[in-house]
Amino acid sequence: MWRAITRIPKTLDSLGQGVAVLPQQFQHSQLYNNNHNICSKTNYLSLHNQASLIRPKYRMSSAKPKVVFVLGGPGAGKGTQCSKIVERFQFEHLSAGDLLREERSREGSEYGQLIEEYIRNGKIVPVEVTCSLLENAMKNSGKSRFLIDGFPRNQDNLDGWNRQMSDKTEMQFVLFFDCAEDVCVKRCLGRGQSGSGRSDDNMESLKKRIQTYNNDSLPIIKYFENAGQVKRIDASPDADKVFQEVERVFLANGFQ
Ligand SMILES: Nc1ncnc2c1ncn2[C@@H]1O[C@H](COP(=O)(O)OP(=O)(O)O)[C@@H](O)[C@H]1O
Ligand SMILES: Nc1ccn([C@@H]2O[C@H](COP(=O)(O)OP(=O)(O)O)[C@@H](O)[C@H]2O)c(=O)n1
Repeated sequence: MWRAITRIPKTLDSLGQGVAVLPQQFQHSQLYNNNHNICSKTNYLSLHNQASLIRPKYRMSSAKPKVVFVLGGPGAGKGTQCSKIVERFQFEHLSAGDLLREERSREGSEYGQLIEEYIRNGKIVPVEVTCSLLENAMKNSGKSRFLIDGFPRNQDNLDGWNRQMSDKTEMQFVLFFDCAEDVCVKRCLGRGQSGSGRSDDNMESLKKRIQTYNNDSLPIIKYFENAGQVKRIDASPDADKVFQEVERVFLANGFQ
């Protein structure tokens, strides 16, 4: 009789420590779900045996995933630089804005309308939605280095991350693309004119996005700056020039 209950080893539970490589069918199992990490020994042994099939990969990713937050005004060039970082260094790029737009367009999404309203008005979507999208994307990627672009963008984002993700990840630094407001506006309008299809690359939405950035995002950047975690990059030169600085920062922080 298996009366005793067996606690799943903690290491199998947390992000990047096995979960990222678990096949889909495990993802709602007791192995996966942090809230139900106790199961009968029979279940545990069965899951354990199946999990052992993927053990080599699990062992390789035993460290916590590394995270770099990428912040800056709307149109500062965060996405452009993230693509270059991905090309040069082994990072997975997760744009909070892209994930929200994807969720907005997903058939059957219960958040579609809410997300559209927030985006059009330049407001920050409640962190419960954004952080879950980020965590899922991290788990599904199987990678261990992430550029989290456009997040955390306000106090609610930061609090949510600290509640849900900070223990499971290692934040490296904040890459801050510093760009004058008029340059940001010009870039966003340019992006709109060249067919971004974004419902917020217009002057009316931009005014609100800039206001949100000044009121809600800058204090978060300031907070990280006071903690000595900000790498500030002048985002006004052309993209290749900006990347020279970005590359220097990553190399100086031990990334190859
Ligand atoms: N350094 C740069 N100089 C000029 N234009 C740029 C530069 N970086 C990005 N852009 C252009 O500005 C627009 C916004 O860039 P993007 O990377 O999408 O910004 P963000 O992700 O910060 O909103 C895009 O059309 C992009 O091609
Ligand atoms: N953490 C985030 C990031 C983006 N967003 C929403 O998505 C919009 C677009 O963000 P984005 O990062 O794709 O684009 P930029 O404003 O940086 O150009 C923001 O104006 C917000 O409405 C959010 O709610 N929360």
